[in-house]
Amino acid sequence: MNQKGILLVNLGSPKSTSVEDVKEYLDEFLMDEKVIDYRWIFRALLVQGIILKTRPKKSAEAYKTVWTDEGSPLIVISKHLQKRLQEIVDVPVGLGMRYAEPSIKTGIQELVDQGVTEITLFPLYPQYAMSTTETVIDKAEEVRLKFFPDIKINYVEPFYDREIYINALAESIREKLPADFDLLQFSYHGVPERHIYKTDPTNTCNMNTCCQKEDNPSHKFCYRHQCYKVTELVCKKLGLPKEKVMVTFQSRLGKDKWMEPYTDATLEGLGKKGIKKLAIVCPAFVSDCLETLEEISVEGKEIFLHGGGERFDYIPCLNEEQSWVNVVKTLSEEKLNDFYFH
Ligand SMILES: C=CC1=C(C)c2cc3[nH]c(cc4nc(cc5[nH]c(cc1n2)c(C)c5CCC(=O)O)C(CCC(=O)O)=C4C)c(C)c3C=C
Ligand SMILES: [Fe+2]
Ligand SMILES: [Fe+2]
Repeated sequence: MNQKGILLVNLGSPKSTSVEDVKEYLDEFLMDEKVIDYRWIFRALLVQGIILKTRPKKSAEAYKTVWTDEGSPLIVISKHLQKRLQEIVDVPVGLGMRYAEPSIKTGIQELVDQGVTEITLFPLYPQYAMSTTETVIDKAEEVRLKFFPDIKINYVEPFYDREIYINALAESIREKLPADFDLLQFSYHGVPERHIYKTDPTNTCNMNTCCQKEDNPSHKFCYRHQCYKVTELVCKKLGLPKEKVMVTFQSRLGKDKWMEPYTDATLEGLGKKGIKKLAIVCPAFVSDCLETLEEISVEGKEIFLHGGGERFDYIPCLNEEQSWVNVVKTLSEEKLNDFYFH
């Protein structure tokens, strides 16, 4: 008899806020060929020769400002989600991170130790990206082949346009959105434009209005489209007019051209354009983390207020809200049932 299980997978955080641990984490993360997609030698020159010389110290300082007694917010929240899901499903639920610990191997082992032979792996990213969804699947397949050749894994697909997810996100925003806001900014994690072209099997996305068009064959692999789609569906649900909404992209790294408009540059200029009361939400992340708690809630707020803004409301990620736990349950169970049809 096959025993099923669910493995939640998130990005991962350093073990601690020490510069050495942050360096080890950034090394694993940025040496991933689906994150910095240069030939090995150029990637190593850039990451190990340049980025790792200075960034670990700066990032360690940033991590210190968000770290909790229980550890990194991203890991703590993911563990809470695992626990909340375990309370409402009747198969074992494990947790793994793409980088650092608990690793995907640790997560699979945790399930195998409970007798699991068929795993539904849930990448905790609403939108598809080479640097997130794809690298999680690659890693899980590598680990499976090497250490667990007898188990089966299937994958929950990106869920950016699923009604249950949109409902949960829209409801969560509705509850926290102040009545008198001037603008609701949707800030998504950016990626280099090159990644979008590279993962478009149809070669039809030109990074212009095509991403916002209703139909384009590239949409299934277009991270940019999927970000705009989430925004469009949430705004429709909330009845928000276009003039009160804006999409931007945050957290860029290096000298490549990343998707625009940039969150920081936009925040700088909003005050002068008459936006005094800003609400901001980050739907590329399902768990609050360094990029939302520090880059947006602290740095982003400072930039906005310095540019003439007056009130800044950060709307938290779905984290461990019950509606979100229910979404994870529903999407996981669809895939668990899929095993019957193979
Ligand atoms: C939500 C989706 C994410 C995409 C897409 C993504 C792409 C991407 N990220 C980097 C570089 C860094 N990201 C860092 C942190 C970070 N990134 C995501 C998510 C996505 N990244 C999360 C959830 C986090 C937070 C992790 C945490 O511990 O809280 C960092 C590390 C922090 C820092 O030094 O700023 C880097 C570096 C690239 C290059 C990239 C696409 C190519
Ligand atoms: Fe596109
Ligand atoms: Fe990132």
